[in-house]
Amino acid sequence: MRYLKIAIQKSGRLNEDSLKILKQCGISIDNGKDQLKANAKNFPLEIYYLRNGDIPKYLQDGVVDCAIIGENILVEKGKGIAISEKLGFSKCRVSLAVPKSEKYNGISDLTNKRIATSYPETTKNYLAKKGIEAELHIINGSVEIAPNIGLADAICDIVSSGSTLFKNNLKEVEVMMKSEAVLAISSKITPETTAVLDKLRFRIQSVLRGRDSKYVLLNAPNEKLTEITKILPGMRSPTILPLAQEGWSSMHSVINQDEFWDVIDQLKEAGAEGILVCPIEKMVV
Ligand SMILES: Nc1ncnc2c1ncn2[C@@H]1O[C@H](COP(=O)(O)OP(=O)(O)OP(=O)(O)O)[C@@H](O)[C@H]1O
Ligand SMILES: O=P(O)(O)OC[C@H]1O[C@H](OP(=O)(O)OP(=O)(O)O)[C@H](O)[C@@H]1O
Ligand SMILES: [Mg+2]
Repeated sequence: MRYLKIAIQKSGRLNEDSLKILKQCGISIDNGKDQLKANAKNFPLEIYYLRNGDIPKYLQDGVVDCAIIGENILVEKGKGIAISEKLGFSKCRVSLAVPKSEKYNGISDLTNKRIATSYPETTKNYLAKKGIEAELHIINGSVEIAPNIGLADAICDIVSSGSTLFKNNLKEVEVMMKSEAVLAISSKITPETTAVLDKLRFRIQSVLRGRDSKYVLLNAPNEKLTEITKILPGMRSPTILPLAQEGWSSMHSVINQDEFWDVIDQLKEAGAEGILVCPIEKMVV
């Protein structure tokens, strides 16, 4: 069987969660400290530890077959690279911000202004789409400081909690894109290696589905079961087992995390009791 080559960030915000999701996929990695390449012990996978910003080039050149990377970096420098799964961590936005004290009436206020950013392509494309001309100052980090030191009138950078903007007296005025970690695929991947990739994707999808769902157990009087089944349809249909107490049953089902509290309220109203909610490690369909 062929080996699948995957790039993950060597150190930084994506590293820990990237390793975690591989582990949740049952993949254990032979990891020496400061190693730039490692092999999985129980899956045909080679892991390359790289800088996030360098990963798009490795994917385009086919040096690696796939990667866990921020969507924002793919938009910035990853033309033609496909996204296979959104992984639900490292969620952030790439936004334009101006000093808090400035009035902002719309994007046209940025005409001919100086904008500091580490994301020149994303910024340029966004401004072009809006028909705005501005001067870009490309810097690699600490972008939020630029307006305070007179280097720029506005900035474009990553925003998550907003605390870096707040500390630097800036306000977010335009969200250019939303981003999260994704599994990205090289267009140079061979059909043989794609077969290994499909196995990894299957495992990742099972982990993600499990993460988004909860296992629910409840007790209900038998005459309420039809109504409760409509609220909790489950994967195919719920499991119903008789309780030792006559006239009562236990129902087991799966529920989506997003609708969790709404469903629990409906279940209580419909007569469910003793509701237990448990995490699901993996969900294979
Ligand atoms: N504050 C944040 N909150 C959530 N996600 C973030 C945040 N900052 C960055 N990210 C996401 O994590 C990715 C990696 O960010 P990080 O700062 O660790 O690396 P980097 O400096 O961009 O890259 P390199 O590995 O090349 O040094 C970003 O591309 C973005 O997708
Ligand atoms: O909205 P917040 O939650 O404050 O997050 C946003 C900050 O996080 C990132 O910086 P990071 O800490 O990764 O530092 P870096 O510039 O050295 O990469 C980003 O560049 C912002 O500065
Ligand atoms: Mg950063």
